[in-house]
Amino acid sequence: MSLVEAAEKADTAFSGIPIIDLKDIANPDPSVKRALANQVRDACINVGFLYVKNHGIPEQAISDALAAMKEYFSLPLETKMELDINKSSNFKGYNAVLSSNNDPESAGDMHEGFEFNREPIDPVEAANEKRLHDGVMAGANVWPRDPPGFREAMLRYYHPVVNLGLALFPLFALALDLPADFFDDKTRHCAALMRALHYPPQTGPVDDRVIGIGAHTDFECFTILWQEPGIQALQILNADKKWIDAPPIPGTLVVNLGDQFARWTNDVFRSTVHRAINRSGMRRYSIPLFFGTDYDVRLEPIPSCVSEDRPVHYEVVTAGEYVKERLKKAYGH
Ligand SMILES: O=C(O)CCC(=O)C(=O)O
Ligand SMILES: [Fe+2]
Repeated sequence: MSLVEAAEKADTAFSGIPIIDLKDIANPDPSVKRALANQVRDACINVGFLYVKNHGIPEQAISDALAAMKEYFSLPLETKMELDINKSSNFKGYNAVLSSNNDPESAGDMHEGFEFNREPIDPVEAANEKRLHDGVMAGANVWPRDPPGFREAMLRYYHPVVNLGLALFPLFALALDLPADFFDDKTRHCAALMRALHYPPQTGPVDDRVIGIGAHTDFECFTILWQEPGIQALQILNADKKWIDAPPIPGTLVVNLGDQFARWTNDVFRSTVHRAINRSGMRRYSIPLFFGTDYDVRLEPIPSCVSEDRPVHYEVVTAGEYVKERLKKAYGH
């Protein structure tokens, strides 16, 4: 079945999210790769969300990042505000509770976060890296002095997840009937923004206008999300306008598609609306890492996703211009 036909027949009134086992991701056998790519394709066309297990991210890296985040977010607000994202060039640093708004219908997002882009762990290498290719999105990361080791803990989680993301691009390419290396020359300086997020518990009367993160789609190609075990908060919207829970499943990460992939694929791959509400009574932490193509790449529709009955849905823009516009809207400047 062609991609366009598969998209026309998609079952988007899903009631659950598929779990895909990545144990064979590096298996060179073409039939094994094809079978895995087919599972990914079904998930991307029907749901736009999937869980991955056997993802290879060390548990220690996750628990160290979580411990560092807990310490960081417990600092006084004025200390965190020294790195206010609104003072930074290009959206690096701290965003306070209610300072971002992902859903224009909402009053603001009930979470705080810390945002950074790709950077080598080695401080000397990091200082020498200029990321000149980032164009409109250029700008160095900023890091807090406290807690000591925050930068290292976050980057020690970040780099294995970036490697996982780079291993997923060929799988998405195969799922789109493209050569496995289709994204290689488009992800050489791969944009990979990470956000460390803290959702304070929300108690009291339910105000649907104030939730952890308002209904939105992600901007980039795909997101790899770690969510704190044991706390249900994330929900995704199906075609019947029903919110489906996406609970944390031990040993898995969530992968969801974003709007850059919707643009590449002319909406054959779904960028599914989602939100998070923390009514657990406890603090909740999560870490999304957003993968886009290099910022200078033009988001052109893949020919096999366009037909006479499915004309091009989007005008072509560069990835950097697109992300910057979306970030400006989310942060209101
Ligand atoms: O915290 C979560 O579970 C979701 C976060 C999210 O959707 C985002 O940051 O785009
Ligand atoms: Fe999101």
